Amino acid sequence: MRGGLAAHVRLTRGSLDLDVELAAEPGEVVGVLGPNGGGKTTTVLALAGVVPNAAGRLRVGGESWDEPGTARPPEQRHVGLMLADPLLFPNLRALDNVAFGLRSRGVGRAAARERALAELARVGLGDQADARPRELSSGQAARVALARALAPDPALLLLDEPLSALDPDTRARTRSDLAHRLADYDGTTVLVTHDPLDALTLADRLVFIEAGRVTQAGTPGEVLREPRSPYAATVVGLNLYAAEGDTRGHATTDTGTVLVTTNPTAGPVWVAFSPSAVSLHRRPPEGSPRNSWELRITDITLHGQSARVGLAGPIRLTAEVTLESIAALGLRVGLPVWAAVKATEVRTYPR
Ligand SMILES: Nc1ncnc2c1ncn2[C@@H]1O[C@H](COP(=O)(O)OP(=O)(O)OP(=O)(O)O)[C@@H](O)[C@H]1O
Repeated sequence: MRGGLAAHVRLTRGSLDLDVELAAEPGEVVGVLGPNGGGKTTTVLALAGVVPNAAGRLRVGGESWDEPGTARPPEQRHVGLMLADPLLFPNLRALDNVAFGLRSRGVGRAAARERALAELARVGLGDQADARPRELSSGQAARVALARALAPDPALLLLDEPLSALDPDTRARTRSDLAHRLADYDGTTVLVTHDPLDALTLADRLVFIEAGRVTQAGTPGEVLREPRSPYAATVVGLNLYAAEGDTRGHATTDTGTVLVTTNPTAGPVWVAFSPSAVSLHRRPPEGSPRNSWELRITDITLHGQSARVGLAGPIRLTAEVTLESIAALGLRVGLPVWAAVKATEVRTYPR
């Protein structure tokens, strides 16, 4: 069994000041998430050695790849790379695309062919070895790119938005192919994605990078239970606020809204509740639930049989309601409505 990943990426690029640590055991997948421009791709490029990691360190598989002053060049790092664009050589057959990396590492023609064929078979493309890239579907091309990245058995596999160019159906199927293949791979994988489903189904641990810093690191379960940044909260679909809590069940947000909870935590807290815990009303709700506000609808998006309603006012939140209630309440963008959340649905945990 080889060693895992221990990386400290510290560099400045344009206006980005990046200082990020990543760690993983061999065989693990680290999902890297964060808003645009946060530094995810730059982190991947620094791991690959394409961007200099000015003050950082990198150990992969028990070897040091980067120390301040002595960095291995990219071609001496045992890295597999897959991007949104499969970047296959259009004039080469699938087999030769996969064999290319092996050949350039000095593997003989017959051995490279054999290895490439085996890799294609592992991603379910054993019968497409002779196909040219233009003859492949987008999902097949993505799987060839994965086979090419893994054929030399790299110590570190870097996947930067590998599924983002695929349509939703192909994406779902390719995600499951990727999961199967990664389960058999004993190196470490770093997967950059914007898709919560990729993160929650493919990654063993998640790292959120925002404005060049790690804002949360943990297992998918931990992030689902206790997101620790507004971005992480949107990924797992929760309403989240930074607040100051007291022992009597009041939490005052940074913008001055008081939320009432039956699960008090004193001091700096995160306050979270699910969009499905929010009820919407055209008039002030009866029985005066303690968490209720008059808000204005900013957007409505459909998700299968339910709808997500964005609301703004003294507090911003998202409500999830059925399509029937959209019709019954006549909800539309711009309409003022009352939103209510029971105190039993509001969770607090230390910040
Ligand atoms: N070549 C460059 N020259 C100058 N600045 C750069 C360069 N590359 C990146 N940056 C800076 O780094 C920031 C982060 O870029 P990066 O691509 O790493 O972010 P990201 O988190 O991958 O974003 P996205 O989700 O949009 O891909 C950019 O917004 C820019 O400010």
